[in-house]
Amino acid sequence: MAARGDSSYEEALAALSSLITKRSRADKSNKGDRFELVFDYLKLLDLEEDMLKMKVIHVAGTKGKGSTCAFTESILRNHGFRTGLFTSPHLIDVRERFRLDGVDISEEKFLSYFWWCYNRLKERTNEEIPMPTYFRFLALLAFKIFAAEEVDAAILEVGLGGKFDATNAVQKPVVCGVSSLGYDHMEILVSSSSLPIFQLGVPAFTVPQPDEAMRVLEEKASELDVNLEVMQPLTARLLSGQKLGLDGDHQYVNAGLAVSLATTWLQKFGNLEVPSPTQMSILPQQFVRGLATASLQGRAQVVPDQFIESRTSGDLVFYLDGAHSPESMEVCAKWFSSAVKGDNQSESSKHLVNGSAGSSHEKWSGETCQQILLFNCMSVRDPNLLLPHLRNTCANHGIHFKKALFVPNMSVYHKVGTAADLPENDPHVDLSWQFTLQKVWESLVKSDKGNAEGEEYRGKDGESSSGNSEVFTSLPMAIKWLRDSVHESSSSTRFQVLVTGSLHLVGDVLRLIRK
Ligand SMILES: Nc1ncnc2c1ncn2[C@@H]1O[C@H](COP(=O)(O)OP(=O)(O)OP(=O)(O)O)[C@@H](O)[C@H]1O
Ligand SMILES: [Mg+2]
Ligand SMILES: [Mg+2]
Repeated sequence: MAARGDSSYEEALAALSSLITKRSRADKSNKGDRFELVFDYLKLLDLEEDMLKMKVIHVAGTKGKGSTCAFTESILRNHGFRTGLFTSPHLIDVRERFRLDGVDISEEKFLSYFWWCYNRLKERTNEEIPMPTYFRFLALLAFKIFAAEEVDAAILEVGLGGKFDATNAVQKPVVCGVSSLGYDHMEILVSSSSLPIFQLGVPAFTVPQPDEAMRVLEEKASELDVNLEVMQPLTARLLSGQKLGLDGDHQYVNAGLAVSLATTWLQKFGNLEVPSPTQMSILPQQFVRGLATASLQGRAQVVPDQFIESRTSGDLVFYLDGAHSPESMEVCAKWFSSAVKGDNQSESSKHLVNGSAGSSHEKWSGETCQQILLFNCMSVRDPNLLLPHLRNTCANHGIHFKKALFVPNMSVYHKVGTAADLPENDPHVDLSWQFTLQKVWESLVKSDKGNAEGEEYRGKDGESSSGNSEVFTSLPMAIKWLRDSVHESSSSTRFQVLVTGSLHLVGDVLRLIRK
């Protein structure tokens, strides 16, 4: 490998960030956007041969790509194979996107591969072949890392999607997966950006899809002679009682897809007999272990505030999920509802002196737990879809938010930060979007009040609308408000905060609440 630049991690991130701003300039001439350039870059990086040898599992879709990849990686690793995993986006540190044997790449390795690629491209690019865009650079870096580290299997999540996604530089993956197709941020079902790039003769698996989506998939598959199979969600029985490493009912869908992807890979390269998933009554032990230990930050993650000074830990608990589409809002709401109920039940049993779980549970879940929503989403999303989905699904499961907090995101899209960076606080921040979100929320509260038979909201009529929601100028202010509220509340109140709407928001919250 080339000599390592004597640069700090921050310098590498600054160089990486420069590719983000480059992108908009390149867009104007459109030169930097041609897909064929990816092959030029591979040549410049001497990666052509390595790419042909790489044993890739390629995963596209609208929802559940990252989770499917994480399960697949974990299964193969638990069979003793060396793995490389490339996912997006990252929450806190860009190194999360590159895992080797299940662990984020070390800073040292990251730096050495980063500068190797970056400097080489800087030297060899020109007017005709400009520096790659940010997303392409990350994919190229993943190829370099996985080739140099000689992983047995490379599991790649499609990033931007569509034909022009840099991961399509892999021309002959071993197998291709299509996770749930849903509405993208333009609220289009089956947008070209979530479709997989089927490759001639490469087997593909998908999950049960809405009719329209399945029709498009089957059409695409038959055009390319691709054998497309639909995998049913895993069942608890197949897992022989173990829980999946990622929480939420929808993960059984992703795990089912992961089992078929891993099986196909293992049947080809594993030198072992692996039965087809449909023939198994219980999954082999390595599969179960892989599925039970898979992890991915910011998806159905529960983190108690680690900075709060309080009587008992667990007075302020964050439930984080980066859902940002209508369907994922719904699965997120279901997960949150059952997670808080489960947590309150197990907490209440801890507080029991002599049995009688029923009455104690009532006390905890009814009076002393408050659910609060902490929300932001990008302005391309439609809050009139997201917020009602979230609120109604929770309400149907008996969870009613006491208050909703709306905040701007802190991390900025044009700068790649580190865990050590606290995102910037902009005093001139424009909050008009957050007020729009608040208005949507308030109108939901109002229409509920109109419909409610009284019981639920009786006695609150005098409250000003701001009692149900609040806009904060920054995330730290919102977190401070939550901590203060815990201190001011009666000693047995637990605050359970659902953080959702944006993975960036989830990442920002994690930076502020974890030591
Ligand atoms: N099968 C599914 N069906 C519906 N929603 C899902 C499914 N799997 C995951 N989700 C939701 O989508 C969120 C993101 O999950 P994941 O990271 O696995 O998907 P992704 O396709 O990689 O998303 P992104 O577009 O953010 O890269 C989860 O937090 C969850 O709320
Ligand atoms: Mg997406
Ligand atoms: Mg993802």
